[in-house]
Amino acid sequence: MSDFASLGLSDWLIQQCKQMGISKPTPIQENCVPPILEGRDCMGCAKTGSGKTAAFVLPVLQKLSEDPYGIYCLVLTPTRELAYQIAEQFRVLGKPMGLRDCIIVGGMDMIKQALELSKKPHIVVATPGRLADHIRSSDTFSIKKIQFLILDEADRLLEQGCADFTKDLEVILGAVPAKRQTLLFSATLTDTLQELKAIAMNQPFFWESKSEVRTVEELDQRFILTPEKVKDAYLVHLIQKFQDEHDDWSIMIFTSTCKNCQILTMMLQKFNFPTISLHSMMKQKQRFANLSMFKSSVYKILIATDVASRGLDIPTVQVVINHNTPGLPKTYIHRVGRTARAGRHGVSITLVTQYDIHLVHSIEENTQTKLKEYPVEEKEVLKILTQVNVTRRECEIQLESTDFDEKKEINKRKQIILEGKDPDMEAKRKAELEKLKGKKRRFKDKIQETIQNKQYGMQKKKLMKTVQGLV
Ligand SMILES: Nc1ncnc2c1ncn2[C@@H]1O[C@H](COP(=O)(O)OP(=O)(O)OP(=O)(O)O)[C@@H](O)[C@H]1O
Repeated sequence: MSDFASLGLSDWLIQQCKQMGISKPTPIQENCVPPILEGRDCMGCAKTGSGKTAAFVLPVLQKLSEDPYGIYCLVLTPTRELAYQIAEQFRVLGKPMGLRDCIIVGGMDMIKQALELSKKPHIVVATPGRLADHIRSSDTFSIKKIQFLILDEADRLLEQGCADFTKDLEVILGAVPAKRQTLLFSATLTDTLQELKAIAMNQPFFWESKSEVRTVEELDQRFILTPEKVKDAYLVHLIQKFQDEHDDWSIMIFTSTCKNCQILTMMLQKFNFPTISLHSMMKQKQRFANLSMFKSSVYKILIATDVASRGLDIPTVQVVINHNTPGLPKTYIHRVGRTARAGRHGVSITLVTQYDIHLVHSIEENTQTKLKEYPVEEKEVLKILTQVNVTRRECEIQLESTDFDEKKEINKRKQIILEGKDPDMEAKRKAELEKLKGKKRRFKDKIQETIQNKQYGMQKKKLMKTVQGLV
């Protein structure tokens, strides 16, 4: 394995790495830093926790220190928390050169951000939505001269999921220069390779870690088969066990919806577990505060939706529990990748109902790993089942008495407004669509009924003829 000096990095950067406890490059750094320094576009795909961030931060800082100006580099990333984490790496490694960065994410003061952008920071780290808003609404800054465009978690940025970034990306790509270096990184690049190649036009250098297995060796991957109604009892039992058996422990729990995230948090708090949550229905300041309290071990359990499944680097996390089996292997890879990072050991436990077994098979096939059953004393789980389910019901009732669902509705309306549509018109359009669908369904049912009646009529006639023939 080579050292950082042989990759072409300056002494001051190598010293800075040492201060962070980084002395030898990881394979992705070893393979991607030199071509980036040569000026090539780069697509890097390596397992979770393998140092992809430094693989782009280091060469950018090297080049920036040779010819510093602002705005030199734009980094796009799918979540706000990740933007802060990336900016922090730039800030720490770039301290000796007086690096100035700026973070542009939703949920924070837009005017403050516009002011910071106008001061020409060296590095801008942004989520696509908010940056596109700035580009649309302001001419006090320009990204026309950037040298580097970086898409971290690049496949997620191009995915058309619930948070669809494609329109915002179009705006951003229209504002950056064609002559630039484009760097794309993720642990799961290969699924969207063709789309990504179109963004990195400059015959990109592509590097992928060789291993067939897509999760890290140090991760012990387990599952528990459970009926839906017993899931929460298993969860409480698992946490109790970890708390009893370990002095220093930290768990991330993933669930599919904001509401369930909230209910589970309330429920675990009622059992006196030091629990906190992170989901998109929380105010941004609360999201940051909760994450920071979890990182500093004030709270030992973080319950989150997939807003926290990518990129977050919290070395203390020893266990990841999937309260629901992820529908996509990719989501599974990122979720369980929150533990066993940078050579550490970790455990992941996925709660699987009888309806999710096919999902486990597809995860196993995709990751080339077999999940092993996690041994649990079922008697112990059954002992707490009623108490857990009663507590959950109490929390559900408590949440219903708050304005949680109402807030969700308001958030939906806000989103529609941000998309430039009228929420009332949208609601009307949806209702009309439903009506039309209902009409179509009734029409289909009627046809079906007529066909059946006809068939029945023909059968009846045939039967009568046979009977008459017999008489
Ligand atoms: N060369 C290195 N030696 C030791 N530790 C390193 C090295 N490079 C990075 N690290 C550390 O490894 C951890 C994981 O790095 P990073 O967050 O960049 O992973 P990643 O590959 O981006 O993971 P993910 O796919 O989950 O986003 C960080 O704490 C980082 O400081």
